[in-house]
This record gives sequence, C-alpha cells and structure tokens, in this order.
Amino acid sequence: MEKKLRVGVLGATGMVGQRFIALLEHHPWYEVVTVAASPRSAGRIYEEAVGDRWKMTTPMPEAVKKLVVMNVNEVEAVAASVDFVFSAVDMTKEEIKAIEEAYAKTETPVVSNNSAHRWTPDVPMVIPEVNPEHFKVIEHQRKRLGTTKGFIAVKPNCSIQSYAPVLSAWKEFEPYEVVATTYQAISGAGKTFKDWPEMVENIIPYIGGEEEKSEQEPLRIWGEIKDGEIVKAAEPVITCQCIRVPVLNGHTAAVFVKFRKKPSKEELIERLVNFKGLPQELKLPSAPGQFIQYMEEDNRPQVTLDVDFENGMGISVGRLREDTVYDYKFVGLSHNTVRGAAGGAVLCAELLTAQGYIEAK
Ligand SMILES: N[C@@H](CC=O)C(=O)O
Repeated sequence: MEKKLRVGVLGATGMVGQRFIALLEHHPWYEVVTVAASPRSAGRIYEEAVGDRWKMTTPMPEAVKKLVVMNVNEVEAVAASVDFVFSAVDMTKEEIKAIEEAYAKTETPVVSNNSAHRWTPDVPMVIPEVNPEHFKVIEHQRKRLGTTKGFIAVKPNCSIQSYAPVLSAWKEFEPYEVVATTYQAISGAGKTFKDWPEMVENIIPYIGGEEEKSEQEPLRIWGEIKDGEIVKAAEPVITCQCIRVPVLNGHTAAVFVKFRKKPSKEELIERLVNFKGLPQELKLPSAPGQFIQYMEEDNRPQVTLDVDFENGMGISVGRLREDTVYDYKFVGLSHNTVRGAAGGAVLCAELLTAQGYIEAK
C-alpha cells in the first residue's frame, strides 16, 4: 500500500478502543489519525482523557498521545478526517445503530465491535476465515443506505470464537447438536481486577445477554445470503451457559458435539490444524499463520500459557475425546479482546481493504 489509510477509532478511551489503538500502532496499512469519544472526553488530549485508565500491557503509542479527542457525536467532522472507522462506542443499542448508520451515510466504512447491528439483515457479521462471502451483502446494504462507499460490517461476539471456528472446520461431518459452557475473562466486561475486585477468587454465573449471543450468532455466521439478506442456518442447535471467571484475558469453552457423520479423532484433528481461509491465502497483516492449533497435552490449552497464541489471533484446542452421551467433547481457548474483539475487527478491515470495499476517500 503506497499511503496508509487514515483510521478513526470511535469509543477510543474504553478498553476495546484502547486495544484497537495498541494493535494499530505499527500497522502497515492503517494509521490512527482520529480518536473520538463521548462529549465528556472531547477536547482533551488522548493521554489526559484516558489518564490512569490505560489498560493495555504495552505503553500508549506516542502517535496518539497528543491527538485531541473529538466528539463522537460530531459525525461529519470526524468522518471528514478519516478513510474509515473502527467502532467501539459505548452507548445504548439504539444509539449505536443510529450513529454507525450516520457514519456509513457520510461514505465512511464502519467496522464495528458492537452487537447493535449483528442482526441487521444486510449487515455482514464475519469471521474472516469462516464466512468472508457474507461481505457480498454490502452491495445491498449500500442500496438501502443510499451510499456508494459507506457501509457497516461487524464481527461476532467474543464468546463464540473458542468454538465456532472449530465447528466450522468440522462442517463436512455435519455437527447437529452442541452443548457449550464458556468461562469468560473479566476484560470481556471492559474490566481489570483493579476496577472489579469482586471478581478476585470469584465466579459469577451470569453475563447479561451472553447466552443468547453464544447460541444464535454462530448460526448467522453459517447462514447464506438470500435476496440481499443473511438468513441464518438451522443447525447445529447450540445450548450454552456463560460464566464469568477470575481471568484477565482469555475465554475458554468446554464443548460437547453430536455429528450426523461421526468422524475419527484423527480426522477431527487433521481438519482443525489444516483449517485456513482467505486471511492466510492473502497473507493479511493480522492473519495468524496457524489459525487453530491442537494441543495433545492433557492440561492444555491453559489461559496463561496459550492465550497469546499467534499474537492472540489463533485458537487453541485440546482435550478432544469421545464422550459417553455426545460423540465428542473438547476445550477451546481464544483471546477475547484480540481475536474476540479489536483484532477480529482489524482482520475484517484488512480483508475488506484487500477486496476493495475500503479505500482512500
Ligand atoms: N460480552 C462479552 C464480551 C464479548 O465481546 C463478555 O462480557 O465477555
């Protein structure tokens, strides 16, 4: 790429916004030129607006420290300064829907981490290795919005990343019934132990709205485009329990699966380790070389040892074995704020750029 694309981060002061900024620090295609946040932070320089709430383990990038935070509600002004935006705004669902559409209508592509548009029929929700063909629905969305360049694309919820790619790798064996329990890190709620002391040595068996997302979003990922809309798949049916655990980063899933065409364990592992998609073929900057690794050791994957596999963009799977009630069971692990949030969105943007959906204005 001759000149880097100018990027804005909406919701730049929150945890996912910070993760976008950290991930984009040395990005070969993108440069963060605009940070936008609520009117409360607007007008202050970024390092002051964030203050002691910088939650990344790497230092705040020098290039953003002195940027003046713009008011995210001043859509025209923010949009005029960028080629596209990443959205991690913290508002009500209706407000997010409206503001993301407003940005798209300024001919600014929006790649969003938010759930607000995940079920808008002509908005693609994509895991780039799994359903990149869903980006084709953008042409229908642009007609609805009356835009030529602007659109919204979203990535799915963090909780599904530890098992939906795994089940995708096994599609030919026709998984039809899945039971999953997710053990979710506190950073998924935008928190650290410092600001959520209740989570030290504790487990909370409830994450609002999470079980519905975990059960339903994979079906949309596996859906098809019909008449300009994404129609969700009917199978596999998934039932899920989502539990908050005292872990900073890393969502683990313990999963049971029934298959119509029961494979051998060797076949399942072979499909996992060879599963790849367009990000690997195109060698996109954030693509993991190995999307899914299989770990033979009985005590892996472990959060502390494996969450950063492939810089947090890979999925680790282990403990695959036959089950007495279901056909197989396994454990999956993914990084919830990298692959499961900002990193997944950056990979979507890279694929959209490679395919010509995002370009310089
Ligand atoms: N809602 C999730 C975050 C995923 O995007 C969580 O609370 O862990």
